[in-house]
Amino acid sequence: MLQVENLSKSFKNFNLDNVSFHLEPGYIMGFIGPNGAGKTTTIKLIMNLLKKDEGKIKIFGKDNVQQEKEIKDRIGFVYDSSYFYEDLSIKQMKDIISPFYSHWVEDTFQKYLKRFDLDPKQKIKKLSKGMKMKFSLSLALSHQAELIIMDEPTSGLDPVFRREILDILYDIIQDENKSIFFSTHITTDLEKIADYITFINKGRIIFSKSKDEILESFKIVKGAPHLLDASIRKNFISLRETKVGFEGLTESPRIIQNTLKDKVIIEKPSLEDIMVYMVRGE
Ligand SMILES: Nc1ncnc2c1ncn2[C@@H]1O[C@H](COP(=O)(O)OP(=O)(O)OP(=O)(O)O)[C@@H](O)[C@H]1O
Repeated sequence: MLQVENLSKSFKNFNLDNVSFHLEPGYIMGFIGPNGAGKTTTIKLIMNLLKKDEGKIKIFGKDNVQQEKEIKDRIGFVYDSSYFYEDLSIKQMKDIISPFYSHWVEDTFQKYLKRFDLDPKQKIKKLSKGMKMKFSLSLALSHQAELIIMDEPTSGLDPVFRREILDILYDIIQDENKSIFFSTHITTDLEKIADYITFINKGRIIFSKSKDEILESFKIVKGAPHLLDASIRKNFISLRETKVGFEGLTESPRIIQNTLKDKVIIEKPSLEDIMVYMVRGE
């Protein structure tokens, strides 16, 4: 579906450095990382909205630059900022966008407008942030796209609507030939629906793995401060220490447990724990 290989892009103060990952049909991949990590830059490069310095991007097995038009016909794209003409109504904007797609399904679009409670006569400038996102999603989901790519689609949305979007995304990938790639800061959304997580920090991929593998391989260890000698310390990715105890993320829980036995508590981390500790560890 999507294959990114050794992708690099340099700005004055930022380098996207040798980014590689891939997404198979039928899966949802979440793209996470702190502010300024390079998520939007990567998505813009995938969508050929930015020119790469080096690397290869293949979508449906085709080159994303040379076969851009054909590829984009099959992608549903949701971008984090509005790219609509603000003075037009929802219907007028849709009338401009829909002819670009060879598989536009008007019934599906109308169904989403109803489901999202959007009035086709409403001017775009009068839509709230959440309503604009709903309109964007309606467009992205109405042309039988095989790959949905979204940059922070759930940011600024209330929990009820966020859950509705997650349900819609989950329905979409029941068709095993479709995939979804989206960036987000809301890691709990990913815990609910993502199959794979790609984590980027400072322009480099830290990991791109299945969610289950990630949640299995990392552990949070808690214990009293005096337990932390140099040989134990080196097993942690990063540590939070106070006078009364420590808490740290490790990929080697067995080594720690074999040494410290029941003097420590070992817990499953959340994706947010993993992200925060890994960024601190860097
Ligand atoms: N056109 C540009 N020219 C120069 N620098 C840029 C440009 N676009 C992005 N950058 C820089 O690249 C870095 C990565 O930005 P990017 O928007 O990809 O991060 P992000 O992971 O999407 O962040 P956020 O989570 O805050 O949206 C930032 O330091 C940003 O200032």
